[in-house]
Amino acid sequence: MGLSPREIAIKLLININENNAYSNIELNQYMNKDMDQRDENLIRELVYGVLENKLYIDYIVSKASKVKLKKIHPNILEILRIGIYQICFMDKIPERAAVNESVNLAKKYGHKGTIGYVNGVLRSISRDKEKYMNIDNMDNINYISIKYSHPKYLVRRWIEEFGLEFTEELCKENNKRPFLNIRVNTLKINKNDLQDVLLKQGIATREGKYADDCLIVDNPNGITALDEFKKGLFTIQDESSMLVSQIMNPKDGSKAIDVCSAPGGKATHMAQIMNNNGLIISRDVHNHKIELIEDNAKRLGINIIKTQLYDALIKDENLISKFDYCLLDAPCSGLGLIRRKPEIKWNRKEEDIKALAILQLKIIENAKDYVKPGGVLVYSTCTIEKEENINLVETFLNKNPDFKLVNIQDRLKNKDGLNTLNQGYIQLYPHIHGTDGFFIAKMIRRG
Ligand SMILES: C[S@@+](CC[C@H](N)C(=O)[O-])C[C@H]1O[C@@H](n2cnc3c(N)ncnc32)[C@H](O)[C@@H]1O
Repeated sequence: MGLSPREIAIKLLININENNAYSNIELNQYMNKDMDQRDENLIRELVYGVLENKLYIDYIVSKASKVKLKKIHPNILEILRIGIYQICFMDKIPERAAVNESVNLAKKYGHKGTIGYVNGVLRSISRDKEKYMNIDNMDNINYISIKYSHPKYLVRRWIEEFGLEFTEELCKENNKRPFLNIRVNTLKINKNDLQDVLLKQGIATREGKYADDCLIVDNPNGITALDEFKKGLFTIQDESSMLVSQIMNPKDGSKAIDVCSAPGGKATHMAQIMNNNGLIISRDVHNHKIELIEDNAKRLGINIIKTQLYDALIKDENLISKFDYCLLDAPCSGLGLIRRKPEIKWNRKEEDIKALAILQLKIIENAKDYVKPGGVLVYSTCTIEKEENINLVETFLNKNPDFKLVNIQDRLKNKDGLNTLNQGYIQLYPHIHGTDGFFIAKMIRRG
């Protein structure tokens, strides 16, 4: 007999929490087209629910358990976590069933002592949920950290940077599940026609708020299995990420380079905007990811992308001043993507931010030299950390007076919540813009 949905959820959680695996990759590996939709939904709900609320759940465990959190065996801890998630955060599952299912799992994955232990902890919580869920006497940082399950260092940084109310709203939003966004491949179909085609397949979509090529999908089940996806009529991309190429706006027939390109979301969008005419050099340092760019370009019917395995930390003297456009979509802390990949909260460390900013500065110092006089340099990240974003751009501009930020007002029809467009950059936040957290700056090299 195959594994039950709860067992699968536990296996996935152990791999994500113990081995730093990525939630979306792990989930996709376990899901197959024969799986019952309700089982798939339950697995997703349990995995994402536990990752989103892990700190709060562990706080509840520590109140109810005599055994210290660190001493609980990983299998048993995950059994408790999914049990508590069902009891305290879901209303679809009867509490008694949640306890019994967890005890059954403890029978399979624990020993006699742990069966009684799991039963005892979960029954106590179920009897007095309010008591166990109450967050006792805490200062703002600790309270927000537990209530919205974000590491303390992030809450502290964000309160210092953005204030208390902003931080609480941001953390709350980070625990909500975002809608899937797709990008219309305008080389093959227009937006309205794609909406009609998808609706015939039972998939309703609506337009994005900011990105011209964005559609928001309410119920994306099975969308990548559709022929329309295989034929390249659309691709999966967040609206914020689509704004990068929209803001860059590369001209038909021009020459562009994307120095950190895999899996090619923005490079293929650039190609779309260029009408598949010109040249885009797409580079990445990881060999296995180069293939992803090639697969995406092929599926989308794009043939102006030339991939190259290349480390952006090494300056390529052969490419100096060769390009009209250069994109640096930098490796970053990814803290704008917590809604999609909640494990980022647990895998990212505060010291990473500084280290990444050093790396980003090194890469932009190389990338800038590939831009022709009069050409465009776009810098983007999927984080909300100033150190990796506007502060980094300002440091770069101070060292490189031949570059300046350019007004990007004309690149977005909807300017809601975007008051830095005339200064040449935008910073998006999930709770304000409804997109991933993202930063985009557009600079030109003086002619
Ligand atoms: C934010 S992702 C790029 C996403 C891509 N632009 C897209 O839209 O699909 C950053 C990429 O940088 C690559 N990378 C990291 N360090 C690099 C380096 N030193 N040189 C080149 N690529 C690098 C990573 O492999 C990753 O694919």
